[in-house]
Amino acid sequence: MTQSSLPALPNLDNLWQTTLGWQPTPEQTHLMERLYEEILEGNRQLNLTRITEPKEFWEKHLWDSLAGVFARFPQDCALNVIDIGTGAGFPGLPHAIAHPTSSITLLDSTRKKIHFLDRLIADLGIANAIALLGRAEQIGRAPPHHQKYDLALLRAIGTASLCAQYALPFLKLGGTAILYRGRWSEQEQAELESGLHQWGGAIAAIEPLKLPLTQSTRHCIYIEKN
Ligand SMILES: C[S@@+](CC[C@H](N)C(=O)[O-])C[C@H]1O[C@@H](n2cnc3c(N)ncnc32)[C@H](O)[C@@H]1O
Repeated sequence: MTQSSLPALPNLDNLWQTTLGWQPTPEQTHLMERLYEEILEGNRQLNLTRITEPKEFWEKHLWDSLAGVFARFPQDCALNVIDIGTGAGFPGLPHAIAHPTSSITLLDSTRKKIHFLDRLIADLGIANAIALLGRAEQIGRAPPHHQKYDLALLRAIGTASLCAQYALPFLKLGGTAILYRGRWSEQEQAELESGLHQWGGAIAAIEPLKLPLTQSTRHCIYIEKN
């Protein structure tokens, strides 16, 4: 398949504005289109994502990645951000595009995904993102990364308690981890809260979100390092 025969992302710029109060620049819109194309291309060799239909990609990869951060952090803030278990670059890459003043580290333990991300970042010229190979439980203790980040993003890498244990060593005091969850139950919350104190964190907020096209429910769990 050539690039020109790939499906195109829908133009939903007005939905960015009405749901997140954000208007991407033409360059940012173009970068998100390129990101979509490169992931479709990469998917032909690597098992990167099952979300490939244009509207679903827009909603579940682009919008979902950005909504939880836009709710709490202004777009012009300069944050040091780590995306733990980034896979094909989510939620971190949409952040790198939408927040050019922040620095984003995309961490994953799978070598072929990191190779893919290295190429993708270079092809798209995303200067504020780097890909890093390693396991969260080791990299989080290493001096270049221990307590160095303002924000940690974790989507689809395990239970909420595991995510918190991965994230907290990376955060500076007062830093925030955002756990992207689907449904959220009292039982998950109780499990998370039972360990958080000893890991040095506390739940700062739990925000339900509705995806704008399918109206599916998501939750963002904000954990503050204390
Ligand atoms: C289901 S994918 C989710 C990818 C992406 N966050 C998303 O939401 O589309 C989980 C990713 O986490 C990575 N992973 C799992 N355990 C990890 C660990 N301990 N440290 C770093 N990466 C890990 C896997 O290699 C995989 O790419």
